Amino acid sequence: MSQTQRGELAVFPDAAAVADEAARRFVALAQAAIAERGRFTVALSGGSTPRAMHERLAAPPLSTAIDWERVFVYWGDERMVPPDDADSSYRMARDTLLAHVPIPAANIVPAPTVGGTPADAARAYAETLVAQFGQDVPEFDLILLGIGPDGHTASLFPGQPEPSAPSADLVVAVHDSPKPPPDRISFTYRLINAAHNIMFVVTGADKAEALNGVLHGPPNRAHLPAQGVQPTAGSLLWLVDRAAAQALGAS
Ligand SMILES: O=C1O[C@H](COP(=O)(O)O)[C@@H](O)[C@H](O)[C@H]1O
Repeated sequence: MSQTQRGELAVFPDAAAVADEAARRFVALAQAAIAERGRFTVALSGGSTPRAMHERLAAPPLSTAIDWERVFVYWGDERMVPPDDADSSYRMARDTLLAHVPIPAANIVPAPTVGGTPADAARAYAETLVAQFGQDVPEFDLILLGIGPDGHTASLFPGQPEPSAPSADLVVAVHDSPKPPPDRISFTYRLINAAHNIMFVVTGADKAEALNGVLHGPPNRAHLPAQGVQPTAGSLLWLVDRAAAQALGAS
């Protein structure tokens, strides 16, 4: 484990070892939050990287180490597609994790992606979060994030307009995403950075250059949006495999 200017970094031999560690930490954070606050609130990420962690959480011994009745699941970003669409992050999490554990349906809170615009969905999801957390800026116990080869995180992409400061926006509409599908919603930095724990899970050589830029490059979050993740008071941890770490310190 080493400290970088943008959080703690742990490098593992391969993607399987990263998934093992991410799942182990998920369980530990869930147990601690439930012991301290009676519930565990987590925002999942999309894409393909989280699948392996989900699969570990979905099976014993980890699946039985969590009191799922007290777990509340949200998404840090979502694509504006129906929940059964192959691009839905909700669907991926349902199929790989949520359908296999005894979590009450009411504790699963996907973004409303059907029947409105991305702006409608962003507004409605933000209102739901504020109401359910009872906080103006909800403080998640854990927000899971990935990065793309372009340095995007959640659905905050390079060159996309940020919500205008000092906007109260917690969730934003995203149009023309460079990665399909084009319409999405995303947590903002304001919401992400309020979390108690933020955990990036990054694997694969295609992420190596972006990872190095995010961790060691000059500050430029318009160019590398993952740099904007800087928790106000919480912890920030990067779990990465050797392939993704291969360019660290190279420039
Ligand atoms: O589009 C997205 O991409 C990133 C990275 O996805 P991956 O497939 O490379 O793991 C993901 O973190 C984000 O939630 C997702 O919407």
